[in-house]
Amino acid sequence: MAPQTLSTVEEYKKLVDSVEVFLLDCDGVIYHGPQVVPGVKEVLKYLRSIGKRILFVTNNASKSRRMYKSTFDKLGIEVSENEIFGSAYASAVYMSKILQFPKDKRVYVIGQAGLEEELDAVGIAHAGGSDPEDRVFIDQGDYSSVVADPSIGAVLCGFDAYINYKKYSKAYTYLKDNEGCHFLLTNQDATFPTNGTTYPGSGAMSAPLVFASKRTPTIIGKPNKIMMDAIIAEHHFDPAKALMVGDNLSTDIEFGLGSGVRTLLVFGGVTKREQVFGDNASETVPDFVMESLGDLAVLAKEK
Ligand SMILES: O=C(O)[C@H](O)[C@H](O)COP(=O)(O)O
Ligand SMILES: [Mg+2]
Repeated sequence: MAPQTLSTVEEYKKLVDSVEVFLLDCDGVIYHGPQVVPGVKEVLKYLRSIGKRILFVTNNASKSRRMYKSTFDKLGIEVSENEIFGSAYASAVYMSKILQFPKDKRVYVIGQAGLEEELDAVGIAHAGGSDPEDRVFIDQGDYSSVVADPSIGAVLCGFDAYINYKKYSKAYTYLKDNEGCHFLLTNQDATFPTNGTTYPGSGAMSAPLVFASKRTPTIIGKPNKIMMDAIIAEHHFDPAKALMVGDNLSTDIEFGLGSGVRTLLVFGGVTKREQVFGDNASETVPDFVMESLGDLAVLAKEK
């Protein structure tokens, strides 16, 4: 079954009128790295002007909601912190409310300051992360800094541009033969879209740990229902009246399809046209496709 391709003002208007809550992916939909997608600012302003609710739902765990708010502000995009729902925040909420992670334990973080900030906000103690002690080389002859630590009750892996062998060795040591140590991923995106191309994403960073530990991690971010359940629990809306807009079939579109939320795939990010149309099309089929979210800006002119 093929998705409906939206290309006319009438088709845009019919869809927008049927949606109350817009769940918007960020990387590849709102912006490509430092560049805001053309037309998107106008679309966001228009949707708000006609009373639509907007939530920004990103798997990128490198930033906290506060940091995202600052990024959006710098890009000239109006947003309030509680409209941002990133996988760093979702992971902190999951550890705090679902796992009820013990206060006398710490989580070993492979990730950056944004993830640590969200853990701090829910009172979860952490190790690793941005600690300079872990951003160093270790020689195969010297594992003296890699030892078992009973205070570590979980390993949480997210986007970490400082990823290295010492971090992998410490996380592996905590996970090895220790089912009591939770293994969590903020998300498992294979790639990250920016500058008109893609680069290794969080999933590419956690893969070596999954391979070495032979453990099956719990994944918090899109497409997993853990994240949608957390969003609905916080923002209270009917999934049938929401629309998930994303650039990635395997995260954004599967996220919506798995939760009864209709889906709109836009191009220019991770997923290419040939993955949706043609002989080798994916089995994951969005409800709608269009070139770019910015194309809805024409509705603002119709107003
Ligand atoms: O590598 C990652 O973490 C993700 O690919 C990336 O950040 C995706 O972000 P999103 O498209 O969900 O905003
Ligand atoms: Mg994306």
